[in-house]
Amino acid sequence: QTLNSSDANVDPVSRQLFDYRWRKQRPDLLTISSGEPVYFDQTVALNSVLLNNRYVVESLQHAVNERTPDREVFAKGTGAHGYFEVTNDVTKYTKAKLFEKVGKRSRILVRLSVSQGEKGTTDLNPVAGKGFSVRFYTEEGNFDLLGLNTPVYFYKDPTLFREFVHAFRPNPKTFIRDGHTAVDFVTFNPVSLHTILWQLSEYGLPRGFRHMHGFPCHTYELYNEHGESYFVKFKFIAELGFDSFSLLEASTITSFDPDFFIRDLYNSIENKNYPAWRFEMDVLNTSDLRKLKFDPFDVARLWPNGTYTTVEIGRLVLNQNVKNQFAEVEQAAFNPTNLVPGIIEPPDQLFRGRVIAYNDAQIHRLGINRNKININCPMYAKTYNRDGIPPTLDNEGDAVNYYRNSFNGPIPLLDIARPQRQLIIEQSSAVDLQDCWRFYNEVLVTDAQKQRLVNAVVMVAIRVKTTLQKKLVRLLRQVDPKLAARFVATIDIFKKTVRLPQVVEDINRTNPNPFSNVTMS
Ligand code: HEM
Repeated sequence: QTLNSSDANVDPVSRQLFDYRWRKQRPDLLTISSGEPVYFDQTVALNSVLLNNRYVVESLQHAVNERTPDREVFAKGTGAHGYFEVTNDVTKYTKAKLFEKVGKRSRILVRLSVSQGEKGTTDLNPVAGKGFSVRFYTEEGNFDLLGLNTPVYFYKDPTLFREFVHAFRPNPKTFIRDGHTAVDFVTFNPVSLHTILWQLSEYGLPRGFRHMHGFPCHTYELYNEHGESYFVKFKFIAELGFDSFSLLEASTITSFDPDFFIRDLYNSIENKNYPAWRFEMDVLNTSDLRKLKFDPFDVARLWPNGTYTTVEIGRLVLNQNVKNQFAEVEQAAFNPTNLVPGIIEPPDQLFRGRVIAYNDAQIHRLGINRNKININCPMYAKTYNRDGIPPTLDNEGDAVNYYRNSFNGPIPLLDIARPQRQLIIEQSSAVDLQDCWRFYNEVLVTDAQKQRLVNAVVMVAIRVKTTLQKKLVRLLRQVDPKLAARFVATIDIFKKTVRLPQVVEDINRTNPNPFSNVTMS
């Protein structure tokens, strides 16, 4: 009774309903969805003719129909509203109106998520990548950038999407996540090792979403008013700086708050500690492109230092929590093909795969009119699409419904600056493990960082049969014999000191943590 919105001991997440009650002052009249008031005696179904009770019938019908398909990947996440402000003049690179002048602000929606696992999974799984989706609502349509928490992606051939997703999902018979399939996938597809090393290192486990950087990974083409092109990789750099949880912290926090990242983001926004990111791009110009000795469109590899310049664009600030997760986050359809004039889709094969996948996935999840759901509505849209499963909004009213026509229906944009040629690139399937070596030796600097990475690899591989472990060792040896030796030494220690329970009788009641005898950073 006494708990209200000013209760200092309760965090904003836990106070949310009390804040609502405080704002509301008194209840509204309850109705069924058609608007008819609910009579007091309808709220109890006992001793009545059930089918005449529209309130009970509707409640049952609605409850059994309220689930929609989850996202195929990145199912768990949260979102927040905010703004993007241009802090540097980038009109030399792009004519996008979003960036037209310093100081210009645009509304944004950001969704931060966990790549693997179902909606109820923990935010702190050290094996799962994190998602970083940003939507800019612009006068030229929605511009969406979907990124990861690491600057590289697992593979560059879209054929691997299904195989990767399946290999990291629970076993179809046991419904248990199985290290065998994960290790098997990596040894057959060494291209994925670079990103997997990033993900299993401290860089894969940020200290909450506010401390996480975001990397859309692909190389986009920008063009300016004069039709001059540049090739860029965007990135979002957390103003709080990157920081990570140790494996031990992660497992402890998971046991009492698997939603910790969501709580942290929500509370910090309510407490007005607004999370913010610097929006930047690494730039190559067209003449650089011709001289390069690496494939700048390869999402699985980094651009070598010294080959590009970094340009600041602006600042993203999240200053408003959503009111309703289903309406504003679950129904959000971030789509990498949502682009604006001045920004052209990346020419690599992975992106082309994404062009097909997101539309299909979102039609399945949200229906053909997904862009008419409030949260997806662009600032301006005029199409010749009509009808379909709601929402249809006004269904374009009395406007003419076919193109071309003599009735002043909407006409296309003539953009003379947009490059007319289509970039065709050749991508090699050869795997170069040089980046993995660089990651282990140059990105990870201290011994503790290297050991932490190897501990995480061992935790995935510990239950895996020796034959597959040996295959993994062979792959790690190709990267760096020192990495392989550290893996072998660590897994030996784990095998001697860890006894993983197979059935409840194996659990040591006085010391249930099987890893307590090994040092885990
Ligand atoms: C062939 C390659 C890929 C395929 C087929 C694919 C497919 C998908 C699908 C089907 C979804 C769910 C969409 C929805 O239901 O709304 C999704 C979500 C997502 N993907 Fe991809 N993806 C690919 C590559 C990538 C890459 C390269 C990145 C990042 C660099 C990425 C980042 C994300 C993120 C962050 C989400 C969550 C979006 C949200 O917050 O709603 N994906 N992906």
